[in-house]
Amino acid sequence: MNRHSHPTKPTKEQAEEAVRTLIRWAGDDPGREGLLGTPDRVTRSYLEFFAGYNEDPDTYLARTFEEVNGYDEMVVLKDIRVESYCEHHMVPIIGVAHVAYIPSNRVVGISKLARVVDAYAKRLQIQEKLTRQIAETIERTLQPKGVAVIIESAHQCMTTRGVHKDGVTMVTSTMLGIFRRSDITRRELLSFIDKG
Ligand SMILES: Nc1nc2c(ncn2[C@@H]2O[C@H](COP(=O)(O)OP(=O)(O)OP(=O)(O)O)[C@@H](O)[C@H]2O)c(=O)[nH]1
Ligand SMILES: [Zn+2]
Repeated sequence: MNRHSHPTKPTKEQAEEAVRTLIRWAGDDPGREGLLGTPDRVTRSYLEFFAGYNEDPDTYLARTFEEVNGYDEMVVLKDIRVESYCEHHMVPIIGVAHVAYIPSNRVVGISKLARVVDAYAKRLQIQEKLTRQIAETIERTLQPKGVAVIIESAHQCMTTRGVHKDGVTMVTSTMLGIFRRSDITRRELLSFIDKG
């Protein structure tokens, strides 16, 4: 069991019963025809929304390529769609992540950076923690010269409830290594992602 699994994971039937309880809490009747299949669908949806709990992000970065002719410039993957879930209200956080690193000798297949984003996004999150987890995983596994992660997103807990402020973007960033130390490197990154 990894450290993210809950020791008392319920059965699917127990999870479906919880959905029926929430339907009643919403004010509807879980016994009416249109809702009969809903607990099954919701519990199956949860397996997708929260698939990250069954993933070990480090393994995505385990296969690296060293034959890149000494490429030691910035690699940027920008506008990676992020679908996450606010841990306070359990509603979607939708946005984009920009991930950059400067290899020291190992580079990874670029899709793996997006897989790491997903593995942490598909959990109950706050955006600050999500941003940091992605950056720290890349730093730990690739030991690059630097890592930068920027996430821009909309929180449905702010748009569809609560303060109801649509069009608000939350921006978070984690800068490690040379991205933290060097203004020039940071500026280069911001120009690549059209924020310079
Ligand atoms: N820092 C941070 N805050 C978040 C994130 N997602 C949601 N929140 C905020 O978490 C806070 C939870 O505040 P509470 O006062 O406990 O909850 P609440 O009564 O539902 O608050 P309102 O959303 O203001 O109605 C809210 O201000 C949310 O906007 C996130 O990723 N990072
Ligand atoms: Zn929230």
